[in-house]
Amino acid sequence: MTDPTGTTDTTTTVDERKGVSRRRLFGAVGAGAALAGAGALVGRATAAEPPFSHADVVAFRGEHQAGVVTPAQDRMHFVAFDVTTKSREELEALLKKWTVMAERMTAGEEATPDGAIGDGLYVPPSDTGEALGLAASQLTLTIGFGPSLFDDRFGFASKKPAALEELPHFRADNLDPARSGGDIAIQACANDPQVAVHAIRNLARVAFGTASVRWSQLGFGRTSSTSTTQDTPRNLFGFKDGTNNIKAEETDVVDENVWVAYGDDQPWMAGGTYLVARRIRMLIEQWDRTVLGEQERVIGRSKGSGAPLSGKAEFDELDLDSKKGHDPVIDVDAHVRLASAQELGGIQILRRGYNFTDGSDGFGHLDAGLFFIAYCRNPQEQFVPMQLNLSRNDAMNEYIQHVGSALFVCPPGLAEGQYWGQGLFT
Ligand SMILES: C=CC1=C(C)c2cc3[nH]c(cc4nc(cc5[nH]c(cc1n2)c(C)c5CCC(=O)O)C(CCC(=O)O)=C4C)c(C)c3C=C
Ligand SMILES: [Fe+2]
Repeated sequence: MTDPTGTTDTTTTVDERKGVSRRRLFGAVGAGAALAGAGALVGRATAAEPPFSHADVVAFRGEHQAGVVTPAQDRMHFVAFDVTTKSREELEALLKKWTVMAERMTAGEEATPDGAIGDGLYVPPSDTGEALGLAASQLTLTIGFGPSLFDDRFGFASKKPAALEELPHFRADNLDPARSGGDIAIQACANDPQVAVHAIRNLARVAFGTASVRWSQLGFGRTSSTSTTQDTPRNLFGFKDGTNNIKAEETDVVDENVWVAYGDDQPWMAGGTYLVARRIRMLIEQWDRTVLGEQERVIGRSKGSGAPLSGKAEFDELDLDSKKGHDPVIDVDAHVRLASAQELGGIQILRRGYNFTDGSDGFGHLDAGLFFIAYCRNPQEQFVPMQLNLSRNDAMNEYIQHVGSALFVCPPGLAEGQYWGQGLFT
């Protein structure tokens, strides 16, 4: 059985639904705890965030891929691959293999049955082993295909969705090609970082000779709430992020803005979505020398409560017409004004990003920021106009720099027996 978001198995444990799990092998968490935690995921009306259980499993198969409207987990490992083979058959075989492994790992199992220690002493283990004893931790694996996969290598040109055009260059973009693009992306999200890393590592491992890692990004402390069951987290500027995000429970809004409908585009991707990834460096030291009043003017919300400057409480609506004397209370170049649906003719996107800190940059500055992820039904009509407005006018631009960018089309969810990317081959 699934919860209202259609993603979370709320009634069964890994052990009940699958054979041997990593958790059963090592007996880390009781089934009672699993049920209590999973049950807490549904039907929330209170302000407090429900506890999650590491044993919680998010269903791998369903109408839509998990990891989009699934309540955002705390950790992320995102990877973009270049396909290195020229063989369509080898690519299809890899996608089939990945599907089997992904389904196993999201259920809390090893990538292959008894793969860490059971293959014998004379072959490299077929599971790398670092997730032995760890539970599913709400792991989701979400796959997407970049525009480059639809070139002349594999015969997919006629399957290319119209909206899968490379994103335009935005003002002040300083993109590193080594952190941009990619033929295939996999987003791993989990509440245990080691579970997310294990999943990507094992998928990358078996891709050897067929696809190689182009770039990857680790993230922590989700920067958006994607469900009304979640408290709003804070980003590295210290502000609540995700207050005015699309929430999974708003199914009409999700259908309107996130899922591709039949008739929108290529039939194979109905029920899918588009993923925009932007690695946005935050100039932390500069921000930290900025007075609170200016920080709040730049965002357009108060730092403590997250309330719009025109209101009192976090979830008060933005009042863009509110004035203090002759001046707008929410400044003309405030981030929330420029990104708001009111300003953009109703445009909305689902944000699902993560903080990152990748050490320092050699000049004594933190290499930190926001790995921005947005899901939308049509990136050209949603993300592009929004980012155009922000790149031209946002007061926040003084404190951020976009250094990586990628766009992927995410196919719909899988029915029993289907494999990742099947719609491309049939
Ligand atoms: C193109 C889309 C967006 C980019 C890129 C982006 C970067 C970015 N945002 C923050 C911090 C905050 N953003 C907030 C709201 C907000 N941001 C976007 C879009 C992009 N942000 C939207 C659509 C909204 C909602 C606007 C509205 O209608 O109210 C907020 C306020 C809290 C909230 O509602 O989430 C913060 C804070 C950073 C730091 C950043 C890049 C580093
Ligand atoms: Fe934002």
